Amino acid sequence: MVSTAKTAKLTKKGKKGNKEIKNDKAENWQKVKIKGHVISDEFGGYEGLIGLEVLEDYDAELVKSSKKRASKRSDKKEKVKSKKKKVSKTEEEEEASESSSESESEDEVVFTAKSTRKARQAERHAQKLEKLKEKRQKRKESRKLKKENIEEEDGSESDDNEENPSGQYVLLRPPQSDDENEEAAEPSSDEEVPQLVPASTEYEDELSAWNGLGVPSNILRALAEQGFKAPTQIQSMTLPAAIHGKKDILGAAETGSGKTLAFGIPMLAGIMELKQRNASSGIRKAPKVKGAPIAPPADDEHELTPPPDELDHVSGASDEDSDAEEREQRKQTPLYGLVLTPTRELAVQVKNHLVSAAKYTGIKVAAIFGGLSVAKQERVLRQCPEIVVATPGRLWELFAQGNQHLNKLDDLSFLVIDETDRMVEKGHFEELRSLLKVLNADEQKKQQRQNFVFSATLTLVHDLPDHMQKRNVGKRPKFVKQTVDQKIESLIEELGISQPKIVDITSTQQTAQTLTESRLLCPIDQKDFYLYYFIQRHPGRTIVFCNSIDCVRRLATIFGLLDCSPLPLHANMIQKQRLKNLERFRDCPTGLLIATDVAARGLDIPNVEHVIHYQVPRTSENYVHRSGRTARANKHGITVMFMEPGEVRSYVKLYKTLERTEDLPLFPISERFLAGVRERVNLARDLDKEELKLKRVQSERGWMKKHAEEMDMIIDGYNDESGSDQDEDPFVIERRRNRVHVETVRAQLHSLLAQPLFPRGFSFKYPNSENADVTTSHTTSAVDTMKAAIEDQKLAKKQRNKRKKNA
Ligand SMILES: Nc1ncnc2c1ncn2[C@@H]1O[C@H](COP(=O)(O)OP(=O)(O)OP(=O)(O)O)[C@@H](O)[C@H]1O
Repeated sequence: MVSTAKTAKLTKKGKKGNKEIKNDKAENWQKVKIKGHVISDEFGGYEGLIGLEVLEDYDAELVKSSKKRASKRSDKKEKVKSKKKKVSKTEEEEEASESSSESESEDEVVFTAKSTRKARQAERHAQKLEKLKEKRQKRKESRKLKKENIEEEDGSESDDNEENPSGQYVLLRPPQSDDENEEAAEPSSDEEVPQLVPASTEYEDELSAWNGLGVPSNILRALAEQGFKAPTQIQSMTLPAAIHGKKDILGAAETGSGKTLAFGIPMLAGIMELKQRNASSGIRKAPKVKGAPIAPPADDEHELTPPPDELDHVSGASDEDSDAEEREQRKQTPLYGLVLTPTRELAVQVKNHLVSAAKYTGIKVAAIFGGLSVAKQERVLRQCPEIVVATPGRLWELFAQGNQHLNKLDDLSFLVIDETDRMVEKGHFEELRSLLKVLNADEQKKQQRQNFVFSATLTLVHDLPDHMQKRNVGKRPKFVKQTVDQKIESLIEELGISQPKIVDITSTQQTAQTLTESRLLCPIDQKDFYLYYFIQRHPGRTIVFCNSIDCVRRLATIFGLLDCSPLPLHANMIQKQRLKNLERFRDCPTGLLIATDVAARGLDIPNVEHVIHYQVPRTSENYVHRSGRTARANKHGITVMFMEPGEVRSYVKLYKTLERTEDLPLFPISERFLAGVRERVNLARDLDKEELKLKRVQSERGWMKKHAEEMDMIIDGYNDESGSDQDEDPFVIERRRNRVHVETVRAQLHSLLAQPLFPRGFSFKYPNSENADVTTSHTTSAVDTMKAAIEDQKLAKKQRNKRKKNA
């Protein structure tokens, strides 16, 4: 076997430890428990081969037995012995083998807890590889030349294993000289991950729309699984420049248009390429991506990198070795990509999106954000993810603490700043500036990094919002509205990016084409009525945006009492609860999320039908992003902006910034049913007030009682609740009265809520309609109702104009 003649060293990282394996001897393959033949290393080093063999020829017994490993230890020893006989080992080799099996026994104890999971992972992998094998057969012809080499080198061993005929895999790495192999003796664990060419043709036809964009087939496969048959416009306009051209990208496209993958795919493709290059060159640091573009690999030349942890338990190294080696390898494992997001929820979402796209690449992605334990996130970073998605605050904190993996930040190959316009806003994200200083400290490194800057409102310029203008008096320099070009120029300068490809496909109206926009005029104290009316009349997943945390809290209480199961989301909540509420909202088709602008940007919750601006947003960007939580990915959705007279000024400003020429149409409400709505909401408000009063009295009493006890005093009504002689005490009487009142109101509300608000066959006339017969709605869809109302309005306008003409 030609492959065994070479003397490359191989480092294989595993749960049992990392062990350097000199794979010029047949017994080394036994140590890693492979049962098949060893295929040619003509196109690569052994570090590639071992992974292939381990995955492909995984001893099925090993997989199964890992669950019951402890009880089958003796069987395995027998197996090892019989193998030893077969290959006629020298005494020295036998010793090595025994010590290997001893260390394995010890390791078995250590890894029993993880064995079940490992076994499942390995089984899944084995199944996947079986499928791949079948597909690969179809492509045999095209790889004939390579296969012949492999077969020649594998010789007689290939006959031993009919299940795994040789030549089914082609290693991607170019041929190496022995010297090169020596150089690459200790590649980092990630670089040595096996690299297969997936021979899948399954998705090729249905994914033809992606052709020519340079998307590696491993990524395409994951996209196909998610049903992404064609790129979105922003993706098709940015991918070639980013993947083939290695250009920095400055992208602006409407909300929900797929910007995450517009930067995610090039980053993953670039990392795959770098890992591939690293593996063949033995370079362990992230080489730079810019400069002379590298021709994209041919479609069938993409690696399929299995997650390294699935290979863990095949290594035969001792734990001591592994610890030291692992530490060393961690130092060497590059941090290739960093994605910065303005909110924690968005960091989690982007991470999940990237993980799905990276499913067949073996690239690890982690999210780092505030609100969760630092220790836990340090543990995550110890795994050396190749991509970190983070909020600037926590990232800076960990970096400043000297985190080993984050210390590689200055060597970054890809930087993404999502929702960039928000991230660079003055007064926000000081940490981002600090991070940029680190990232851009070295001019050469800065030039070589590929940058992605994305937002739906990147090219939107506006005046200073009202609330800021009040603060903008005195010594501060006067705020000057930028032009679009100035805004882009300042972004480029601020972020240190060079000659980016600018792709701006935002429409003049800034919001999604599939979005229906509307407004609702009402007095401030009636907003709750209209909100309740809307939720009841148009059930569906709804997000209500407020300008303050207090407002979110108040609405959450009232709508909780009205049995609407609201889910609050704001910055003063504990992070776990924030994520939990978001999860619940995702799971409930009629969910009601009441949030501040913390949920305005980027969140991709499927099938949000309605967005309500309970208050007019403070900036036009906020309006665009809030509204963008619905009507995503070509789906339809509606926004309703609630306006009280005091908010008209802000509305006009917003409307001017968004260059609208027509007023937003009014959302139709049937006043007929508002009386019932009012009754319920007023009862809920009453109940809220009474409950608050009761709580206040109770906490006041608790405070008094505590102090009375401390001072050894007896105060009427505060020391003993149960005593009959206290009954006449005014405090007790008031408390009792409050309780009774609360219970009465609660019962009243309960009985009202049990009745339907809208009778069956409900219909109504649009309030502004000139034609009484035109608008009757039988549907509960808010979008349809609004569209009918718009048509009605147009018709009414026509009729008015006609009457004027005739007059
Ligand atoms: N090529 C595609 N085909 C179909 N759906 C896609 C495609 N690319 C992305 N999507 C889906 O479109 C939705 C919106 O994508 P994404 O969250 O990236 O939008 P966005 O432009 O970043 O929005 P926002 O500006 O609100 O952050 C997601 O559910 C995503 O999975």
